[in-house]
Amino acid sequence: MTKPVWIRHASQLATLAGGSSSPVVGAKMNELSIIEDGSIWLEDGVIQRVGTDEELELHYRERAKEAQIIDASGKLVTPGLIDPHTHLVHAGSRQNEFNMRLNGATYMEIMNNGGGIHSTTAATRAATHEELFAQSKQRLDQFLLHGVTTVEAKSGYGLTLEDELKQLEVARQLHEAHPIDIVSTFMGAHAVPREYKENPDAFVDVVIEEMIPEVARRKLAVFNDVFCERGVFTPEQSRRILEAGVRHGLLPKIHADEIEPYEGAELAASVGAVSADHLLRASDKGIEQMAEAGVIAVLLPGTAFFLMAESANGRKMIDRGVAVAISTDCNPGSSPTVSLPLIMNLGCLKMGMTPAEVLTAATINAAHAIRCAHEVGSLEVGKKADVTIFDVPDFMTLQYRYGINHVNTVIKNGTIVVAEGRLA
Ligand SMILES: N=CN[C@@H](CCC(=O)O)C(=O)O
Ligand SMILES: [Zn+2]
Repeated sequence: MTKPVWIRHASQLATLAGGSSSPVVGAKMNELSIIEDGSIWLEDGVIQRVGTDEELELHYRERAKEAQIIDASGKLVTPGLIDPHTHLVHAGSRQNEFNMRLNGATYMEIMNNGGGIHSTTAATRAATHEELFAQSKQRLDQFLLHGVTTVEAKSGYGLTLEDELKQLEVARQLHEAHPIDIVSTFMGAHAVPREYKENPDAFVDVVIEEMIPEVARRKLAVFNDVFCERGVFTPEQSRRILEAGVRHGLLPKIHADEIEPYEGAELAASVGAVSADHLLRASDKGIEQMAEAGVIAVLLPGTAFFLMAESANGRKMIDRGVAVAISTDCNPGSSPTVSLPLIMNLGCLKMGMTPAEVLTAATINAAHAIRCAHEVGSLEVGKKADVTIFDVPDFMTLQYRYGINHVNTVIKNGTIVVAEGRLA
């Protein structure tokens, strides 16, 4: 039995309370429900009580000796961060393509010439379970060191039934073996594999008729995602794939309007997607339809930064009533990072979001984007005891002192997994 953990005297305890039943929109994204001189008691893997230190002192004085006490004076305490869009499980690395892009090649040119997603697919197909597990686990450890306690992970570098299952099985094994919780997404429609280059519709049929049913039957994923982009999957193909997923119980997500405007946001609204992700080139009409349909925008400013493109307009989306979440998009091509705090910095600097909005986007709204808000994303009684403690006095300083890993302590399911910035 792990001891209870009592975090005391937080200079700010940002609870994000009150947003569990539906995603947080509009001005409410600025409300963090902060408790000053905050205190929280974690026991049996669950949050037992949250309040001022004075309140908890009254309640737990007698039991103080049993607990591991963390003095959070001068520190910011938040829910464990949640990354709702990653390509965590993959093999290999693409620094050569980064260099090509710096010399003028575009992301799509590299992909169309057999690189990009195709090169990671080749590496992932060639990797054993054990190799994929080991490489992905290293990334998970780094996520934890950056304060992240839940991660969504997509397949999509297998592009055959067998190799897609391999990625999803590794994600499941990592979920069981690692402190971070993983929520899996099937993304067989990440690229048209080279062997189907002349007949992409035949590959769409394989995704619909063979892959989706098997992934669903083996309960290897919660979501079904598609890269809807000119030269990858058309809106019509994407719709077929997403609707097929729904018929098998997989909830739709979509990579939309990343490189070119392609009515991806509109498609997301029309199929009732849980989220539409990227949206760098989303139309005003699409944004409006997403707000009406309650589709969450998962914004990935690190990808725009790394591709040297203009970021999505997070400010406009929030002002028009879209619920916004934020993510690293961790992948070897367009965003090889695990630093969700840096991505939050970019949310402020490149998407016009406030420090409070990016914290909402990386906690409770991120939880909604992966349908986990009933158990994580805020510090409320009964939720999982997932907590991150930053070595800054307040949420504004977390954004102001940018590009630094301020994580001091991470607690996952009530257990201290990072202490003094190192894996415990
Ligand atoms: N855009 C599509 N997929 C990934 C990138 C994948 C890759 O380049 O390997 C993304 O979300 O950015
Ligand atoms: Zn992605």
